Amino acid sequence: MTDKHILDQLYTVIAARKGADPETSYTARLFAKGTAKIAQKVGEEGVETVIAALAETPEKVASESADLLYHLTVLWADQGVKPEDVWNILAERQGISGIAEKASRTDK
Ligand SMILES: N=c1c2ncn([C@@H]3O[C@H](COP(=O)(O)OP(=O)(O)OP(=O)(O)O)[C@@H](O)[C@H]3O)c2ncn1[C@@H]1O[C@H](COP(=O)(O)O)[C@@H](O)[C@H]1O
Repeated sequence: MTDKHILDQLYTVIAARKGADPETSYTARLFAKGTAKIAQKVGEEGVETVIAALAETPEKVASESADLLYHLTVLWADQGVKPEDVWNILAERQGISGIAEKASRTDK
């Protein structure tokens, strides 16, 4: 048993699929299609999650969320973003209200 978060484990599997056979790996197929296709899939799965929330069931929201997180993780690997880069940003934000953070932005 590992204590790594499942998204960290998924990232390791996804990153190892770079250059793998697109015939046998869906992830390798996405990498072969390129950034635009991967980004498009993230958008599609995001929209499907929204539709599930507005018109379907909590179970469907969970299932679409899993699709979204998988495709987002492929996009991170494509862009050279590591899960800990995202975890670190979330950790830095802990305890800071979103309203206070927005008010402190200089690029408003
Ligand atoms: N978590 C996932 C996962 N979630 C969703 N999907 C795939 O994502 C696809 C989304 O469905 P769609 O109908 O949108 O796909 P599609 O019709 O092929 O879409 P288009 O490319 O035609 O737009 C399906 O083929 C799902 O099987 C996933 N594929 C892989 N994983 C993980 O990635 C690992 C490696 O997978 P492979 O690279 O396939 O070995 C697996 O062991 C899993 O842990």
